Amino acid sequence: MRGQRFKLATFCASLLSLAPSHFLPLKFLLLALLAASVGRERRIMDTDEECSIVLELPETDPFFDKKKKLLRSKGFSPKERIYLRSSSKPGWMSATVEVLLQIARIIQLNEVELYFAEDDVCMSMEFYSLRNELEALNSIVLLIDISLSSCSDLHTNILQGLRQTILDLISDLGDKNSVKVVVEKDHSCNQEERLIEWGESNGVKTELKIAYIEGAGRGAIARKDLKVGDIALEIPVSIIISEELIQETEMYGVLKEIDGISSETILLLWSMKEKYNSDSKFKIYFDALPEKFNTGLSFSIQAITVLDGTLLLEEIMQARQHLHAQYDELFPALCNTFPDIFPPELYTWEKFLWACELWYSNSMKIKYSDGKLKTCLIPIAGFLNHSLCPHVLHYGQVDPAKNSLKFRLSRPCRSGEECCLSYGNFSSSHLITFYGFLPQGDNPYDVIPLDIDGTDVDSNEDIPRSNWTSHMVRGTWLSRDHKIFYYGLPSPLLDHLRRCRSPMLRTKTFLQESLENELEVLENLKDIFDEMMGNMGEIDLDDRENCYWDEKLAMDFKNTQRRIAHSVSTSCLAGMDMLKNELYKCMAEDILG
Ligand SMILES: C[S@@+](CC[C@H](N)C(=O)[O-])C[C@H]1O[C@@H](n2cnc3c(N)ncnc32)[C@H](O)[C@@H]1O
Repeated sequence: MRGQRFKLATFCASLLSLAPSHFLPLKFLLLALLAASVGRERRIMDTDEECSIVLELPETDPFFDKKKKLLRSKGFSPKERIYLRSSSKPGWMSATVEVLLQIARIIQLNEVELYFAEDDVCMSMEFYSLRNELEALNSIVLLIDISLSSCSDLHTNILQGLRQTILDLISDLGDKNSVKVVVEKDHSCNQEERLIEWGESNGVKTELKIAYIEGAGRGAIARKDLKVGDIALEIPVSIIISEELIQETEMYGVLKEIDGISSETILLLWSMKEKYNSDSKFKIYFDALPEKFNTGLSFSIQAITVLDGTLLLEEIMQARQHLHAQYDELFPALCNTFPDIFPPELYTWEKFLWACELWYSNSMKIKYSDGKLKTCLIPIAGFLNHSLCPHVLHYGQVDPAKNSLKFRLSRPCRSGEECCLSYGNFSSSHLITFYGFLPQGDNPYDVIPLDIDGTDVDSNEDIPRSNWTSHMVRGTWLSRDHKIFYYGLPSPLLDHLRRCRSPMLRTKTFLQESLENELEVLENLKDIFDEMMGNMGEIDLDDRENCYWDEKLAMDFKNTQRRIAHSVSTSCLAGMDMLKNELYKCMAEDILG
């Protein structure tokens, strides 16, 4: 089962981590990989006719070995120099872009994407996720920009042409995948506008305005067309709510004496009181916060009952128990001992839960100029909603030159379009528990973790080991390879199950023993998912419209889980049919001699 994380969640702490790049001066050849499209022009030239871009998988990457293996399977090494040379041959640009992208995609894979990527080894065209595609394209733009800043005039045109091609790809990706949102015009945004005015008077720069978005509360809308690299929002550190702000307070003096108390908990307790402080510097911010956060943490018993048979039920129950235990440790003791600092009426369980939901759904982890990572509340930035195809990928690092946090666009945002972030690569269960919504579109991180022993068994030396210690599935509609031995299911899982059943068997062959082993693996997997669907029961979606928000969300979640389980079961069944056919052929050959 998946490990539960109940520390204050990051709203999104993704920090820019791009492969180190070097612009290498000229004089080199076209990479052999490009030779096919640009002609066999592998002459060594001592002229200024070529320039190159280096894509490198950093050795510090936590998945270095796995990514290196994947790169090698596609004919690349962890450090690849791609030579760029203007050519009149048609197709040189698209061939160059394809090679750059193949490598950049692998470098930018995250753990879940990598787990599911292994079954696509033989595919030449890859697409791992919208996030990955945007990261990969943006990392190439960054490398080109570095090259442009130091290249000779001769290469400016080539690099600019390449840059434009990549920007066009980013734009197309956004156009194809952005979700149409409906702005609710009848809501007044006076409070939000006051907050923006206050922010601007304190140094905030914004190209966004706030509006109500159907199904998502407030959201930030672009005031004008914004392009890749533009700063949609800039927040000075002086208006960010973080640990430092409260260190001089009386409350801090009391709380820091409590053994093991985290700075996040101290901040949370401070925010419970500050919300009611009419002299607070952040009064306008607190006034603009919702009175109620509808996250999984405040699901009713009815909604929790709907979740029966899913892991989310357990996740929510455990999270609530954890918070209750934390509350009981501190209250009423603090109110009794320091009633002036902790007035009992401000420190009720309901108000504590409100503050937990605020911090879970609105805080961001920010890296300050001194390298410290701090959980913060960021006025105005807290209006930005989450998307699977976000406009802003990286926003977690303070710019030391300006002492501000910049929300730079990784894809264009047109005037009137909602500008979104990525809160992180979260499953639906995490998004429901801590944020209270299900994103629109196919969430590639929506996995069902499997409670199987992940440790590798001793097996035939020749059989490749995948080295994954935990396993999962996701909707098999997201996979492209449904052929025999793949079935749209993750290869690390299949390999593990094959080895568990028959450690010494040479797998993925058309020999009878291997096919029989394969059939048993799929039968077992199908049984697990059929049982899972049975445990979840049927959902009557006709009732949905008359239900409360939490019951609707619970039903929608269960529906997505059933869809995933159903897709796995169906893929197993299709695989079993393929295997039975092959077994018949095997047996017929045996009989016919
Ligand atoms: C940081 S706040 C964003 C602003 C928020 N919409 C508001 O009105 O204050 C995060 C919350 O916004 C909502 N939200 C964010 N992204 C969403 C999405 N894609 N769909 C629906 N709700 C979303 C969820 O309620 C989430 O807990």
